[in-house]
Amino acid sequence: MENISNIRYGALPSNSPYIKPFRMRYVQDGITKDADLLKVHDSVCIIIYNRTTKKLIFVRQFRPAVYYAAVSENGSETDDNVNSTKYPPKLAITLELCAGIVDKDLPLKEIAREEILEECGFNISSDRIEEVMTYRSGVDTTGATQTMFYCEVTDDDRVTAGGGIDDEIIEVIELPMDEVEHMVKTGANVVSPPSFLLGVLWFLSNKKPQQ
Ligand SMILES: O=c1ccn([C@@H]2O[C@H](COP(=O)(O)OP(=O)(O)O[C@H]3O[C@H](CO)[C@@H](O)[C@H](O)[C@H]3O)[C@@H](O)[C@H]2O)c(=O)[nH]1
Repeated sequence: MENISNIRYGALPSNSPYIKPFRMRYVQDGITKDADLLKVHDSVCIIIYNRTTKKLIFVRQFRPAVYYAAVSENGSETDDNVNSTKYPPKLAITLELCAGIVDKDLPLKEIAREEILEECGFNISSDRIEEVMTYRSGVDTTGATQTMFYCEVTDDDRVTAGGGIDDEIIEVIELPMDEVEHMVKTGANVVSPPSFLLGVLWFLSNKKPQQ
């Protein structure tokens, strides 16, 4: 996963299947304003609790956006062929909830079910998946919707090792309660999106098993 090389930056092609940038002009209280926006896919994410191991299940993956941000904090953002000894790829290996974009005309719960199987290797029916909440995953440039789900699995539900489809490289990781609690304490610094933190806090408030 950390074997990253030959980094190059380029302009976004206009036919990107993932991102479409555009400008919205509007008048508010008589003042004309511009907003530079991105059209992106909505998404789902899933908090997964393994009842057999009593651990939460997450995914780890290399995120180019996080790598770019980590490198550019040091002022080298436009350099091609980034020095991967100076900026090790592990700076951008994130810890996230299992998640996926809504790029198919299927019920959101079914998309969640597919992601649980593809990324984490558990084959469960969608009636075992509970809808938690829907929110705006971004409010500045995208306004996209993300729907969070919750499910419980056991080791008996595992049919593959997970890891994603096509050329995805995803590591599945199980963490015990004390470790995830640590990640949402004051002063925590995690390489994770807000959905991870929200999901962990929701789990601890609503589903944390009694010792
Ligand atoms: O510019 C891009 C963007 C995406 N992909 C691929 O598209 C697929 C999308 O994967 P998917 O698992 O559906 O989504 P994620 O990239 O994992 O993103 C999810 O997880 C994020 C963090 O948990 C959330 O912020 C997102 O909204 C949510 O869709 C992957 O194969 C990506 O490699 C590309 O190849 N190029």
